[in-house]
Amino acid sequence: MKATNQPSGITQRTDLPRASRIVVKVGSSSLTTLSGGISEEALSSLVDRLAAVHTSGIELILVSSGAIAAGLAPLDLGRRPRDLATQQAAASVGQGLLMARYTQAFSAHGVTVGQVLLSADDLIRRRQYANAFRALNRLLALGVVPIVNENDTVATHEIRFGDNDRLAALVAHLVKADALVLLSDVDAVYDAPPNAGGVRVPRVDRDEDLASVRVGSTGGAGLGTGGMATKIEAATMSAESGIPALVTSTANAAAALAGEDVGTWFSARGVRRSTRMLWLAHLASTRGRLKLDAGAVRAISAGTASLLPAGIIGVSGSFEAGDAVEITDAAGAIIARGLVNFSSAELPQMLGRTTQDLGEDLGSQFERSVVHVDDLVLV
Ligand SMILES: Nc1ncnc2c1ncn2[C@@H]1O[C@H](COP(=O)(O)OP(=O)(O)O)[C@@H](O)[C@H]1O
Ligand SMILES: N[C@@H](CCC(=O)OP(=O)(O)O)C(=O)O
Repeated sequence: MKATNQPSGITQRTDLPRASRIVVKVGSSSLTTLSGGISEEALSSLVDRLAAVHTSGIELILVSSGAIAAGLAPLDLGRRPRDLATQQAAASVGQGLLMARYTQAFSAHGVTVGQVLLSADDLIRRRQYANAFRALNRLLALGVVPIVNENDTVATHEIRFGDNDRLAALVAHLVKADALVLLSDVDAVYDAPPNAGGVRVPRVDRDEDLASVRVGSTGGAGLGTGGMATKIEAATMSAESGIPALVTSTANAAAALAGEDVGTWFSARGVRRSTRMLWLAHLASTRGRLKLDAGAVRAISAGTASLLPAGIIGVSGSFEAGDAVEITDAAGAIIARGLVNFSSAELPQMLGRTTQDLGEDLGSQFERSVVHVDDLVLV
């Protein structure tokens, strides 16, 4: 087995065959059909390709969707349920079926797989993500292909990825993968939805390369959840934290992993951030907004100062201490996201007041900052 966790200099798609560790994500639309559940043919042909990659010495983590879609047929559900409880039930039935098929298909190639079900919390909180990291690393060291999905059966609306594209980007970040490959039923990002006759975007080096892209709804039978929007978001999130990403179709998996010119390549840019900061910047659902005066905008924009009550000129939304909020300038443009130390009920009385004044009022329990610099990410 190759040494891992060394930056392997994967900068172009042609470098992919010499990656040490990659995360491949496959979507529901590539694995399942509405009427028949899991497509045996689609799953085995994907596994044939992935097993070959694994056998060539590349450490592979598969993030596979499809639990909910696979549970529809056995439960006689005609379409993807909208309510959380039925989605949870479908996932519970489908996840077992999905893993049974993967276990069988990989074992035909002599490859052992292991199921890893993650919730958002597992990737955000330091102690938990250290735990997830250890388990994934051990599986890889034992030569196992971990197959990851969201723990849909116990996930709640509040703390849920909902789509595996961004989950896969966080997993790639967590395991320090050399590249992230997002597979679905469309061969690349197009500048307009494929049914509207778009042109393939071959490469994204900066945000402007996506400026003309128009994203439509999910294609096919509507089995997928995220559509192209979450793939672009996940690939961008990954690239911005230093891990290149490739968006292509399952049919192109072999060509993509061989480094051929397929799909849309998101080149790596930016430096590695903590998984928690990545979550805060791209994933956390915000509960409210804090509006700042010009002085406070200047202070936090340097990236070294916490947000103090004196610079806040408006509070909106309903949130508790610890929730994520958006932080805007006086004109309402979003400049940052952060975890707030006070609830929306407590904050209005504090606005514009100095920390000294508040400290006298609130005594020793007074937490000086409304958002601590370590809980703040500029966007
Ligand atoms: N600009 C675009 N470029 C490419 N695909 C797009 C675009 N806009 C919408 N799509 C649709 O996104 C779909 C892929 O998303 P989705 O069905 O959620 O996949 P998965 O289930 O594999 O995650 C494609 O079927 C495609 O029709
Ligand atoms: N965790 C869900 C997958 C949700 C999801 O991201 O679906 P998709 O857009 O098909 O990748 C499931 O297994 O059904």
